[in-house]
Amino acid sequence: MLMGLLQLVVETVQSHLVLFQISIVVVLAIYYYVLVPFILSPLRAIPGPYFHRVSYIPWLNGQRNGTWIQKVYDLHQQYGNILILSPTEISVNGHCKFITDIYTKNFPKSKFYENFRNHGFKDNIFASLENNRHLKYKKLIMALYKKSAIFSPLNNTRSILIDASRDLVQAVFKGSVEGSEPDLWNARAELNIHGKGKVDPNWFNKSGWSNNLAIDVYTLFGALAMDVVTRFELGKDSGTSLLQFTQSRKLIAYHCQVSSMGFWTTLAPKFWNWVASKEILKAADEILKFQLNLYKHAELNPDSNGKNLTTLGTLKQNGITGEYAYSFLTDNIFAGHETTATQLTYLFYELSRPVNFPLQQQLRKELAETFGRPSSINDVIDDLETVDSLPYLNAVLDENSRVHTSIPGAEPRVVDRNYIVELSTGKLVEIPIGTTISCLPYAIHRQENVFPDSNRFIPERWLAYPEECEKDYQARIKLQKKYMMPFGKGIRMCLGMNLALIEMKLAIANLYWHYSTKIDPDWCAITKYNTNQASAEIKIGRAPARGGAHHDHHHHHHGGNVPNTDEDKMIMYDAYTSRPLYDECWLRWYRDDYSLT
Ligand code: HEM
Repeated sequence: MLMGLLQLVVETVQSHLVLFQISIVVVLAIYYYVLVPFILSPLRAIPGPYFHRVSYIPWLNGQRNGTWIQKVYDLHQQYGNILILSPTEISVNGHCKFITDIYTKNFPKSKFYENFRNHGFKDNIFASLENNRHLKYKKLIMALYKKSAIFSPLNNTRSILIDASRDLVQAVFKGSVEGSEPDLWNARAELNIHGKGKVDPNWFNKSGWSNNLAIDVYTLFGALAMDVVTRFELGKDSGTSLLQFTQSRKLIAYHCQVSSMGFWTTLAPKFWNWVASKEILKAADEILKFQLNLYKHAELNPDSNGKNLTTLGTLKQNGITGEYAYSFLTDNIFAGHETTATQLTYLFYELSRPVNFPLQQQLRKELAETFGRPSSINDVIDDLETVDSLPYLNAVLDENSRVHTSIPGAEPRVVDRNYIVELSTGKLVEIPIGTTISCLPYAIHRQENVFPDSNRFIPERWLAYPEECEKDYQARIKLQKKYMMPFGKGIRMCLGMNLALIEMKLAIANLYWHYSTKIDPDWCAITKYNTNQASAEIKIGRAPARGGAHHDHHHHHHGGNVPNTDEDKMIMYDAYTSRPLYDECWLRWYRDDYSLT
């Protein structure tokens, strides 16, 4: 009987094979494209576009082509605080309680971070996913990065920072003010496929100046950050001296090349080697050689950081040695130099825009009033405590980290406990364990009811308004800080924050104490505004399409339609870690204020 039935089924299927196959496809299609998204998925009530529910393609593609942050930001405006990104991922923004829930209460990191492992996929503090493993790592090294340790007169970090500031002032003097060592190598853009030198090899100093030449500050600040972080991690004499030896800044250009692979590194590592160009493979190889040389030198010349050990010393003392230690160091070098360079580049760029000259003057005034005038080019500001607490400098820094945050992209975590969100309709939805969830710093920093005119660079929003009483001011700042996550939030927040902050403040203080800055008119057309400052915002994304030119970030060719204003050039690249879209920013430096008129 049963056999008979089975036989009947087999015969029927055989005689209607095509029909049968079609039915299977239709049933599966109905299941995946109708039943799951509308009835079965626990995320079915989360607002968002249909395709996000049924496919990972919009999510992957948006990140690959550098449009995802803007897209997610726009979709939040349309759909509200809670948004579906992919069949297993949601994005939450619009209220600071999400930062508390996800980051302060420590949902574990998603697999995205696993690919930040180094040296044969060895784990490190940034890449570790599980909370308990991470905590173990953090306990080993966190004391080295505390503000009290960074500022301690018993450690070498102070002198590392002051030496680097001196080198920075000198590098600008020689490269720009005096013009004795022009930044020709960067001008040729040998290693920067997006650089102006690629299309126009003779662009540099077309106006024929002999002083106040342009310098690519993105590389300059990359060099500063590399010198500081390597000396901090390995010991004073085992770090780099890129600021002193301009030709060695090639290393920064190699890092930029590899950075352009961010999408493949984090989301599609299996394809990395296949996608990477010959140049990028060479860059990765050069970086690895550089790192191993650096670590070898440090191993042969063990050093302390004064009262504390170095990071390398501390790791070794705790049994994390060889490649296991190098994975931590490489991660910190990576985490610490590009982010810092991006912050400083945008800060100096913003203050160099004609529309912001008054802000630059205000900052220079604060510095002159606090420290007097430099007696010579060798004079440096070395009072860390005073620099740390300058009100206007801090306002500029905070505003820059809000608008031009180095990590504007989602910081994905995984729901590991009962978590309920409330939609704008009032409906409560339980998010299943295992769902990926994140805030988008780019959006949090643009919360319009907390930061009015949120796209604009307005340092004054961090100071008391003329009519504002102290109590209102304090309350407002407290709220604004709740909506800031330039260094992340919670226990996975940036380990190097205190180092990065004082390093940036010293660089800003010393440079604007000595110099004023302007955008180089040979590099781009400089946008000027009269009264309509509202249009002075810098976008995130890809280069604006001009006349049908092809502008995929990774492959675009600079044809006749090259974007040419400073605002085009300084678009923030839309990715987890941002940077200037063309990997360069050319500023001219002056020892007086006359340029700012
Ligand atoms: C302006 C400079 C910097 C910015 C804006 C920055 C930003 C960040 C952010 C946003 C995170 C959290 C990322 C996430 O959760 O997805 C982070 C984590 C981290 N950063 Fe930074 N960073 C900077 C400089 C540095 C420096 C100088 C170092 C090292 C010396 C460093 C080391 C780390 C490490 C180790 C983590 C992971 C911490 C953990 O998982 O416990 N960063 N940083």
